[in-house]
Amino acid sequence: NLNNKLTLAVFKHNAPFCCGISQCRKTSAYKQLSNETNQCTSHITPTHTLDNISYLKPSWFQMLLRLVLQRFHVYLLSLQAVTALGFKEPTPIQKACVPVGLLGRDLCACAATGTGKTAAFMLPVLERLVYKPKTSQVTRVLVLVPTRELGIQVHSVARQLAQFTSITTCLAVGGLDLKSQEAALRAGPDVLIATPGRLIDHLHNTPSFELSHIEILILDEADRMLDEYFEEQMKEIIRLCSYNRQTMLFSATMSEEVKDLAAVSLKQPIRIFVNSNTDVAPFLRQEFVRIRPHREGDREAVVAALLTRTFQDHVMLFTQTRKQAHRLHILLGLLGLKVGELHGELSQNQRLENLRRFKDEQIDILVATDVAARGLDIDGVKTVINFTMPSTAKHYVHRVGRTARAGRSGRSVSLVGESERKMLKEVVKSAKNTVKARVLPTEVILKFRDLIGKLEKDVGAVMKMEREEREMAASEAKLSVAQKRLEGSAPSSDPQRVWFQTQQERKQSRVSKALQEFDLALRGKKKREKFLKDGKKKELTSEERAQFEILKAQMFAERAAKRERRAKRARAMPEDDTPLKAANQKAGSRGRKSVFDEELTNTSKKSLKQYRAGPSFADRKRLGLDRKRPGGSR
Ligand SMILES: Nc1ncnc2c1ncn2[C@@H]1O[C@H](COP(=O)(O)OP(=O)(O)OP(=O)(O)O)[C@@H](O)[C@H]1O
Repeated sequence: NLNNKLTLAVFKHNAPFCCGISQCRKTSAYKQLSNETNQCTSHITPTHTLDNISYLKPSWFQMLLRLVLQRFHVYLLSLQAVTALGFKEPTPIQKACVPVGLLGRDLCACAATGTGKTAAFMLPVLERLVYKPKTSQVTRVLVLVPTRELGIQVHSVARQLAQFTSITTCLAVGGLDLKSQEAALRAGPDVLIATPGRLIDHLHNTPSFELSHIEILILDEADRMLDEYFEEQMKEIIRLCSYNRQTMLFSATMSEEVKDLAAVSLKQPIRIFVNSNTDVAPFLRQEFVRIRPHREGDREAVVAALLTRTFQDHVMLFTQTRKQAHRLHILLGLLGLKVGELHGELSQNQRLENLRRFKDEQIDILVATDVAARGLDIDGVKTVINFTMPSTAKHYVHRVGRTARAGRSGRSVSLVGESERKMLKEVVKSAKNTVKARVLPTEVILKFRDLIGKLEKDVGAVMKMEREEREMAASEAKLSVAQKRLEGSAPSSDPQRVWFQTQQERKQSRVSKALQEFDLALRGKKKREKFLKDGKKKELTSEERAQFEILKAQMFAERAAKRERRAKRARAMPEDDTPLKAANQKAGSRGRKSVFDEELTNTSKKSLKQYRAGPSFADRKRLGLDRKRPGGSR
């Protein structure tokens, strides 16, 4: 009963064998299909996309359809879900990744923000699970994500895509109830979506839960998952995963760590780079507002002006620190705007509630730290504002990627001071469209500066009230525990949870990282003393607050740069450039390779001759030696 459009979609999303249809020269697609081998594993490359299917003659089409329905009827389940989600055409990353994922190949994929990477890994995963039902109650797919909110979102997408199948999913992220997660994990869900910390907690504390049956491991936001923040935890997780797994890495930005991992631990991975590392979403309009020297204190006024006059709803405002996010939340609220906040200082319930209110359009502005910068797919975000430039170009790409998603347009406005011009230059350099400057009239900024000055007292009062409330809640909690103990109704104390590092090691690694960061950013004793003194001051000026934001970003950037400079690990195989890049490389640019690389990797006849025993032809000529080898026949 399928109409033509629908059947076409079956192939577009699901046919793993289409790679052989028009481009495979070794065996014709007809042979493959009639032999029912139907998977052209030896020829699949990123360029064999599902586009080919559009050019099929009707007879081919009919035959393929029959085969799909006979042997791959399960595909219809995904198709139903995809149709229910309103996806008409697969996005380029989905076209490229679905067939490769279906074949069980390792994958390293990079595509701009908001281009549908979640479905690109979920669709093949679900298909494979349905096609090969499990024999025992074990978890077979693990998706790792860096933030709790992203975990919840990926889990929801997975559930939607699996809605017509019997595949079970489970979410194990921090901040949510441990006990119910333990119960769900014991049931052996097919797909587990987790954040690293909570996953390790379960691995060590939930009896009978293990990763030895994991068939597919997916790292969403792979570069973040493999950066130093998660380094130890990822090592532990990968150690506990089954060796014979398929691994897929996805992100809008890739890093050396990802490339290292791809080179060393993936098995013949296919690299699919739909976009380059620093590409922003295609329909994003990028703007910046210049903050003049010694005018850093105007940032709040500029933001207030932008939000009250120009960008009034569906706005995400990013700050570097939780403190600044919270302050702006209070300030903008006092200015009469409908605003919410999202950062690590809040409880998980508060985080989720604020996110829900923003999604449901109950609030117009969400002030957030980088915890909301990656992966979050919030429908209809029109504008992203950066209070200060983020620490690295990658952070910028992810932050501005919260708008202009799924083919829609959007705008980003970044406030750029003197010390952030370098970052702006980087953004301009990699931008495909012009980055525009936005100018605000001075009188408007002055007006808002005055207004904020007048509100300063109220901001202080709100903060004081919050502090008191927190203290009261904490003492009430203590009191109630003590009371329960006295009555004998309180549980004696929860059994100690085990972690793969001791408490001491964990604390030490955190402290040493923080100190290193601090040292890097504050070279020089004087600067350090001033910083410490300022930090202790309760009342900072707006200028000092802005400087602190920038300093925080610089601390991170310097640390990232230091890591980049660190000697790289030996790789299992030389890392090629992407095929396209390699093909485009001009002969001249090869000269940039070090002599060492050149000698080791050049396998041309000429270069091999050079290393044969005896002097080269050129040397022989120079030394006036006979061309014939001694003992050679005349
Ligand atoms: N084939 C499709 N057709 C239409 N919309 C799609 C399609 N695939 C995904 N989408 C929609 O595009 C949006 C972005 O998808 P998704 O969150 O997977 O992007 P992403 O590439 O993972 O982004 P990020 O890099 O920010 O994590 C979602 O709202 C999703 O529903």
